[in-house]
Amino acid sequence: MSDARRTSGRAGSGQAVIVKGLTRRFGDGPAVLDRLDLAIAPGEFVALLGHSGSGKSTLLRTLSGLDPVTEGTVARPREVSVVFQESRLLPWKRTWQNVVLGQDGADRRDRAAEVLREVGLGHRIDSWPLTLSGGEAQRAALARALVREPDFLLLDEPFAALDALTRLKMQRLVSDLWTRHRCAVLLVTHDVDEALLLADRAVVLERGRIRTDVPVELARPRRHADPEFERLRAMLLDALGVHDG
Ligand SMILES: Nc1ncnc2c1ncn2[C@@H]1O[C@H](COP(=O)(O)OP(=O)(O)OP(=O)(O)O)[C@@H](O)[C@H]1O
Repeated sequence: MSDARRTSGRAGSGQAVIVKGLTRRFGDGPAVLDRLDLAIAPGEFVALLGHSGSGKSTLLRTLSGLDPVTEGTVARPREVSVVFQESRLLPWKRTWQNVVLGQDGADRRDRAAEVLREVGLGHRIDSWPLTLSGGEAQRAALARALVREPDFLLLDEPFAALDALTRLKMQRLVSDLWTRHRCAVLLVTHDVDEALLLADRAVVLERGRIRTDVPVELARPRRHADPEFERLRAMLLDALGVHDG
C-alpha cells in the first residue's frame, strides 16, 4: 500500500486539530488506525488511553507529521511540538543548547534560560544532559517543546519511565504549564488517574478506532476523592476492559 494519498493542512472550523477518516497501514498489514475521526479545540487537553498495540503512538506520530497517512486527512496547526518517553537530548550539547536547537537569534540563550526556569531547571542551563536525572531530562524536553510556543503539544507517555513521586511532580508541572500556555494537548498515557488529573477529555482507542470519548468535567485542581472522579475512573477502566476490585 502506498502512502501517496497523504493529505494534511491547517484546521478550520474553530478547531486546532481535525482528523477525518484516518487510516494507517504498515505495508500490506491490517489497519492500525481505522477510519478514525477526532477533533481537538484550541487549548483543549485530551488524554489518549488504550491497550498496548491499540495504535496510540501511531496516531501521535501521524498527528505530529512524523508518520504519513495511508488514507484520510489530518489538519493541524503550524507549530506542533512533541515530547517522548525518553528526553532525546543530544549529549554533546549543553542543556540550554538542546532547548533552542535549530533556532536562530542572538537571544537564544536567554530564551532557553527563561523556559528552563519555568520548568524548574534554571540552575542547570549549562549542564550536560548526561548529568541530569530522569525527571530533569524530561523537564528539559518539555522546555524544548515549549520554547517553540506550540499551538499543539503532543506528549507520548512522557512520565512512563519516571518513579511515582517524580511522575506526580511532573503531572503538576504539566498542569501549571498548560494553564499558562493554553495550547491544545494530546497526552498518550496508560494511566487512567493521570488522564483524569490532567485532561478535559479522555479518549479510549481500541484496535485503531475510538471506543470511548468522554468529557472530564472536574474542577481543577483535581482530587481523587471527588465522586465524579471515581465514576469516570470506573467508566474508563470498564472501557479498557479492566475491572477494578
Ligand atoms: N513501523 C511499524 N511497522 C509495522 N507495524 C507497526 C509499526 N509501528 C507500529 N506497528 C504496529 O501497529 C500497532 C499499533 O502500534 P502502536 O505503537 O501505535 O500502539 P500503542 O497503542 O502505542 O502501543 P504501546 O502502548 O505498547 O506503545 C501494533 O500492532 C504495532 O505492532
